[in-house]
Amino acid sequence: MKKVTTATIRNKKGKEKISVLTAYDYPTAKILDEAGVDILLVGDSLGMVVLGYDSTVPVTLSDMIHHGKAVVRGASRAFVVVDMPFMSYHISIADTMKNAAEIMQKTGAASVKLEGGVEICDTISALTNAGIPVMGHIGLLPQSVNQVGGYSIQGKTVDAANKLLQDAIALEQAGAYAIVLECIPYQLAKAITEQIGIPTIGIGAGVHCDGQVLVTNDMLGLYDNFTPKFVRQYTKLHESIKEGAKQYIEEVRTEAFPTMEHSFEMKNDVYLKLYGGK
Ligand SMILES: Nc1nc(=O)c2c([nH]1)NC[C@@H]1CN(c3ccc(C(=O)N[C@@H](CCC(=O)O)C(=O)O)cc3)CN21
Ligand SMILES: CC(C)C(=O)C(=O)O
Ligand SMILES: [Mg+2]
Repeated sequence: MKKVTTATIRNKKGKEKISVLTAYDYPTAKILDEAGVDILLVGDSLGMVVLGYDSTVPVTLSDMIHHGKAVVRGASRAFVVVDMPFMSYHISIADTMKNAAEIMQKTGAASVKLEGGVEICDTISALTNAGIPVMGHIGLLPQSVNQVGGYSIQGKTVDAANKLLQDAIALEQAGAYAIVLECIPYQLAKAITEQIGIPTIGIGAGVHCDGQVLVTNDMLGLYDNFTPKFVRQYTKLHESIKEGAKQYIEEVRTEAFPTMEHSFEMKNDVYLKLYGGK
């Protein structure tokens, strides 16, 4: 099967919607790749849905690389994007380049994603000039939760909406090949989508974006600490896992498992020599 590239992604704008899901491990990446998803995002949501932190702030560069490697091994067709974690692209451009290089070289991913608008455009230009494809991310920025004070919808005022449009335009100019729009009114997402030349990938940003992304664990019903309004649950894995585990526990207790079918039998002559007299 043909591999997804930044060109494939750019060319879908205005033609075909782009599907994006998060992945943090090999088996999930393999299943989602087989299902035909365009992009696998190794999101720093990892920290919340897999590592049990209450925000994405504690996630480190080595966490992202560790999980990024596993996802790349499971992806044969999908385009793999790795989130640059908290503070890994703010100290200096030189430091950012080193961190992005480490992600690209150690994981084999095709791209990185950075949260922010106009204020990080110099950084994004440096990365794209060095041959690293960058996905932008504006609107709700979870890495700024301590500054913003929670996860709430962005771009609600005239000024905030104008700022987000300027951010999107600046990101395109800086060389980003796509932009995630997180938690903004659908009318604003539509306006941004119409006014830039690169695809927008929405999460809580309505149907007019060029593509959609969801946290896989939310979409499969595997994370229930909170469920944002923008999530649709396609299965309830939480329940089927618990049901399977309960059955196993019960069958271990009652000796209904394992049966002979799951057991290995010794040759009869060996058995007799060993235990025949007893
Ligand atoms: N499991 C999970 N899913 C996500 O989508 C996600 C993460 N984790 N971690 C990183 C960020 C944080 N995100 C979040 C988290 C909570 C809300 C939330 O509860 N939002 C309210 C809206 C509040 C308002 O009206 O302003 C909601 O009801 O959807 C939204 C996005 C999105 N990302
Ligand atoms: C929700 C997506 C866009 C993300 O950044 C993440 O999963 O970390
Ligand atoms: Mg993220």
